[in-house]
Amino acid sequence: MNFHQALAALQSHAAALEPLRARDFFARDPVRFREFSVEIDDLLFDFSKHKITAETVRLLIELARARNLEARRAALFAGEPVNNTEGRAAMHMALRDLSRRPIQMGGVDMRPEIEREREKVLSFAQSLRSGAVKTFGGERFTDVVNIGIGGSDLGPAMACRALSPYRSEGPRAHFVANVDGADLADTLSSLDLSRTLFIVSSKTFTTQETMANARSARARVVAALGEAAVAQHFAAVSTRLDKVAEFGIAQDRVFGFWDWVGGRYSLWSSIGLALAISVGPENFIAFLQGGFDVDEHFREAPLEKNIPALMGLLGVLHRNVLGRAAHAVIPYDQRLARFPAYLQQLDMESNGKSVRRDGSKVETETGPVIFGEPGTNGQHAFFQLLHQGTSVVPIDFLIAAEPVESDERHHELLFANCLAQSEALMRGRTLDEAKALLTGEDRAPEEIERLGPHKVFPGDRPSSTILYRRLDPRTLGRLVALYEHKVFVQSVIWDINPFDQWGVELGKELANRLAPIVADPSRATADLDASTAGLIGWRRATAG
Ligand SMILES: O=P(O)(O)OC[C@H]1O[C@H](O)[C@H](O)[C@@H](O)[C@@H]1O
Repeated sequence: MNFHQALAALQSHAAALEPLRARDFFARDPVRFREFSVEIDDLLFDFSKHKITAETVRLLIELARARNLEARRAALFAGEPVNNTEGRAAMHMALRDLSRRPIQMGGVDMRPEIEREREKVLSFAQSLRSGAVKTFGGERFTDVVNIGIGGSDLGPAMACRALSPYRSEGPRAHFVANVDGADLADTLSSLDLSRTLFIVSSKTFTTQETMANARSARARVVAALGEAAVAQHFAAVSTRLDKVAEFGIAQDRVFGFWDWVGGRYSLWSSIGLALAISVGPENFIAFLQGGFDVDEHFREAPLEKNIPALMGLLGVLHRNVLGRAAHAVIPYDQRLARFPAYLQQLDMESNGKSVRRDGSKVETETGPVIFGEPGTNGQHAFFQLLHQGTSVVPIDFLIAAEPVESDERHHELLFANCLAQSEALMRGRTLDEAKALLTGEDRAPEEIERLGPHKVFPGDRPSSTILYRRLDPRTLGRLVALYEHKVFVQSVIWDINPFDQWGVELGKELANRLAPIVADPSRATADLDASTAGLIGWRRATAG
């Protein structure tokens, strides 16, 4: 069966399911939860609340086979140049491969080099935590500020927050990303520069925002502590060691990685330095272990029991068969507050594409809009649309079975809320049920008629639940890797390259062209379009 036949088969299958109600599937099938859930150790993926049958899963797997998912997965893990537009492998998995197997890339075993660099990161992190690495004034560092953006910010920022209870004696980690000077200013306002280490994180070491923030931070350190303090108060993470040297950061404070690690996949590399400093080497290794566990699962589990494959394929069902343009990720876990933002880059920068790997136009819709906020907060904000809006938004709910620290029973309320939402979305409420409810409240007949339609919930709103024992380092590693592979699976179905990001280039080019015009009021704007010229003109007339 080719791709189009497989897609057509899914379409007619979905049309046949259309009139049925998800709630009836549960009523009819007492083992539905068991049939549509998969575990990896103490992590469970429940996808029973999608309106699917065993036949849906079978057809989705046929679609995956029509795109050679298994062979493409093997090529990914074999270090082949799957990033075909840049001629590179995408081997972030090598960074968390804690086996003893050689890691072949272009005929070379990369394991020794990877382990050497990791050792360097972890030993620096440990020395900073223990106080062996000292400030210019000979004291302990109390704070680290990671200066980076995109993949050089979101991963460590998300992870440091997620694992904050594991920080113990480590310095506090802060993150500055935006070129808006307010970001650096607000972050530094509460810090003592004489006790602060800056980590300049940039794969390319050319990113405008990061370089501007790094220069400003350097100037502040020089003003406060003198030029001689720079060596002690700066470290860098990059693949471009030549450019780091130009910036003047001491060699033993520079941590490298490789061009086969994409920015949004780089948390496992030296880019994780702020995380390693924050939670310590042992927890950092546990985080890698979680990612490695998922790699083994993704490589070995049959597709119908393979969590990232199922996550990806369910997304394809919603996007390509049922026309759903958005996807929400709602962690009922406050410490995962930055996880949706992290996933926005991972998913939308990877799969927000319109051409296939060979440059021809895509045949189907590609990546959905990803958004999310922690529950329960979201319930009191945008969940109205999820329950009763005209667009159906598939959702991933994430929740721990137990809190990290004892919390006077808050977690039970949190858990109940999470399950209540997915149940309400799936079950819905019919007009008859709404009217019966109003009757039970002793409402007048005309009020029952008037309010009834407002209290109807269509139901059949699909969600998956990822339930894990607790948000520890290994679990965080598993969560990140699950989504990485989910994104990969979808890219295979859509036949796009998820490892490049040409779509961010044009804006960068234009910003570089506009910057001197913005900075110099005497520069002509006549060559610009009328809107851009008008906005610059208005600023020139208005700004002080
Ligand atoms: O790490 P850097 O080279 O500074 O790049 C930071 C970020 O900027 C780019 O524009 C890319 O879109 C991102 O994928 C990348 O993570």
